Amino acid sequence: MEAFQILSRGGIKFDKNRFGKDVELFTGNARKSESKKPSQTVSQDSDLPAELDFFKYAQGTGKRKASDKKAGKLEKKRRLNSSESVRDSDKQSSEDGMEEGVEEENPGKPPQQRHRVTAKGSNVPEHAESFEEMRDRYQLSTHILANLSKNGWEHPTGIQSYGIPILMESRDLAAISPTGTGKTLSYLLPILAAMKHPIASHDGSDEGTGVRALVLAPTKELAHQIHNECLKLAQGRKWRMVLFSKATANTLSNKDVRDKVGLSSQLPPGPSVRLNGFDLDIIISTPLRLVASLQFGNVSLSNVRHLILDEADRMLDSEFLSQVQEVVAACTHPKLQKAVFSATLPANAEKLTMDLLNDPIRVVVGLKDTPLPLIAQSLTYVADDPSKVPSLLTYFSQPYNPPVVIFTSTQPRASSLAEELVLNGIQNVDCLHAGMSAKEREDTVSRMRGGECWVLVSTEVMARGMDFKGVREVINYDFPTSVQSYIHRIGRTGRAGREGKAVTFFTDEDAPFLKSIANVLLQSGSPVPDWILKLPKPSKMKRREMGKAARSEMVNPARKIGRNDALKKREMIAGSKRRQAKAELNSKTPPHVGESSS
Ligand SMILES: Nc1ncnc2c1ncn2[C@@H]1O[C@H](COP(=O)(O)OP(=O)(O)OP(=O)(O)O)[C@@H](O)[C@H]1O
Repeated sequence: MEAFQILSRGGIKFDKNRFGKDVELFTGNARKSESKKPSQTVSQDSDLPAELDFFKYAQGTGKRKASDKKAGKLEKKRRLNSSESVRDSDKQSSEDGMEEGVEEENPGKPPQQRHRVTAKGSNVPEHAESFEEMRDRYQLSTHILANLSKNGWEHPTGIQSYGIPILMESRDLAAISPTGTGKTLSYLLPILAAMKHPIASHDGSDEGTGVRALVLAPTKELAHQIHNECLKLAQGRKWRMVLFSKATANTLSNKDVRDKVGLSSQLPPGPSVRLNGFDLDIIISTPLRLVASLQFGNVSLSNVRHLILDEADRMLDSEFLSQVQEVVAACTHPKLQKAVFSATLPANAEKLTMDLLNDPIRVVVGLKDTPLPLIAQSLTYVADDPSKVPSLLTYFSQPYNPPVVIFTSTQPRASSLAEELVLNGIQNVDCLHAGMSAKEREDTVSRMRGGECWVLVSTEVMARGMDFKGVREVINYDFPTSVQSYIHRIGRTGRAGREGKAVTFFTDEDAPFLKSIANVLLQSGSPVPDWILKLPKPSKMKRREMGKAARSEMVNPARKIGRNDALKKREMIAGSKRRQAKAELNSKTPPHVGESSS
């Protein structure tokens, strides 16, 4: 266990009664209680023409006015260029891939706030304004509708309005929609709806045997979260949905256990049954775990009809590409439908995506590779690495809004920073990185969901997909390694229509890359100081070095000296105790026979 955890757990106890309101933020009840409050009327800036009101998405953010004229100009330019047609009007106008399209009217409350949506491809299915419209059009079952409502998913978000009909009409889809806009439901709902009945109750006609749908995600935590969303949507029916963990893989590799747990026992007998090892409705997995089982022949994907790559650009990067390709190659069903989802899709990933999909439709919500204006972003100069700890402590000495997520560049730095914060009296600090055991990672996630963690220090492992609804602030302690990493990191706040705040520390070494991040701020409506705008843009080559400045493993090297001394002292004390115990033991040992006692 990490040292800071021991300190942190033993220290401050979180009083859930006293901080009931804060707990609500984590548990998702906040929205319910918020909605009971009288609605606030936010006065619009009367000087600002509606078409230039860049912040209209962010209701209740009257304070974030278009103080940055450049942002206004950029928006004006975009709107002037914007064509009147929704579909086939998609022009990529810059390196960052600005999209053109129409803006849907904003029906009001989050998260149904609508953003510009463009859909490009052949015969794009009509989008649906409501879940009821989808029900009528695609005969969605009443239990799915009931579960939507039970979970507070009353109105589809932009990506759901467009993405669900496309998937329901059996088309391949590349969906690019900002963080926290409900992409998960956009693919889970059509999968369940298309499968109609759990495999356990099928009549043996067309369903085949084996796994029927597969969702791939880059981290265990995200796979777990998707599985949970799936359970919510599937509530009340016996869908066989498996989170493909190490334990599950082991279980499913054992035929006796498989039969014992009844994975195929409810299926009608006959030659078409049990051909593929096991029969499941949906598997949610990381690529590595699944590929291992594929290679051992413990799982067959030949019956998969729906294949989803979540966080597509990450899944198609060099770390995962060959594994993903292996999985795709194993999905041999002729009716296979493929869809990819992400908040970002840089050009190289887009090319791979389009090669992977068959006659795809490409849907972009908002501006490609641009966060929502709901997140107030800022850049903070901190000179050099050693100055970051004091800067962060100063930050925490001011009023702040927990929960806060802090991103560091490496696992040792995440642990070290968490420890540093605890030693400096910051309350309820936790740490999450891939070097921790599965149990420790799970515990941290559940403390975060339970409202026990106020400050979570993490690495890139937390940057994508993780949905902790109440996160109010994100701090990039170490500069992100790419524009995409920046967008996903800050996307841990400002989710499902809520507002958020993102602060990025930059040192002298990070300065050459500042312009790339500043462009993101500008494009999404956050103010950027003039001097940053005047900086040169880094070349493509140079951008590869972004965020990769050499940094020490310990965020406070001075602590290392003290720490080493403490460890040495502890070792000396332990050694002395061992020697003392040994001496005592020797003195109590009776003398050997024949030995003189005098
Ligand atoms: N129609 C809806 N109405 C209300 N809340 C919704 C709706 N759809 C999804 N949500 C909620 O919005 C939150 C964000 O959804 P989700 O995690 O799917 O976002 P995402 O777009 O996949 O984000 P990321 O890019 O970070 O992975 C979740 O808590 C989810 O339950």
